[in-house]
Amino acid sequence: MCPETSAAATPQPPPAREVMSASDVARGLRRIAHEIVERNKGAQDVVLLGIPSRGVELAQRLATLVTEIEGASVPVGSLDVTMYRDDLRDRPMRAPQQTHFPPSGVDDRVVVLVDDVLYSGRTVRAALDALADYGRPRAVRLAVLVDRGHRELPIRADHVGKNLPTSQAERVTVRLTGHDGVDDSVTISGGDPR
Ligand SMILES: O=P(O)(O)OC[C@H]1O[C@H](OP(=O)(O)OP(=O)(O)O)[C@H](O)[C@@H]1O
Ligand SMILES: O=c1cc[nH]c(=O)[nH]1
Repeated sequence: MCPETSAAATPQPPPAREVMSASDVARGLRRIAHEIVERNKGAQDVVLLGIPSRGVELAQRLATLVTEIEGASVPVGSLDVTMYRDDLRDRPMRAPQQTHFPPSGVDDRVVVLVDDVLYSGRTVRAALDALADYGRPRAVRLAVLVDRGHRELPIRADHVGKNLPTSQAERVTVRLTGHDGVDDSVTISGGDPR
């Protein structure tokens, strides 16, 4: 059989489709920034901690937006969760990334963890364990650009850019200007072959 014929006969997964454009991402982040300010009646005591990798850029962008809204700067940092994961055995080995805390620390602060995608909840579970090793925040909240469902743990986000119904066979891909060097986007790929 020639290659063209056999490829045509094999069911192919649907092509990737964009579900958030750059302006959708910008709008989602702006809304989350306003929600953070409203929920805290300002930004005093708020610390934003991004989960690597793309959560770090999102936390920095949210900090800029909250600063614009409030007129006062918001501490921002990053929290690596690699060594706190409960699925290290099932994932390709990855080097730990940077944990960086702002000088304010996290004790008695309202820490907002920031990530790009919320899926099983295992990354956030690991982040809560990691955070407990550094201090005792007054409250911990969660902001995500995309909640794609399929939680395996009792974890929910306080601030969501977009709720995205997905099948578990699909993959959500977030691209960010700073991290990836391309326009912001969220796409879904995979799923049941056609
Ligand atoms: O809720 P979960 O099932 O834990 O999935 C969500 C996490 O998975 C992705 O990270 P990934 O480990 O793929 O690394 P990345 O941040 O470098 O993309 C994503 O960025 C979230 O951090
Ligand atoms: O970034 C992620 C994380 C989990 N699942 C996805 O589809 N994308």
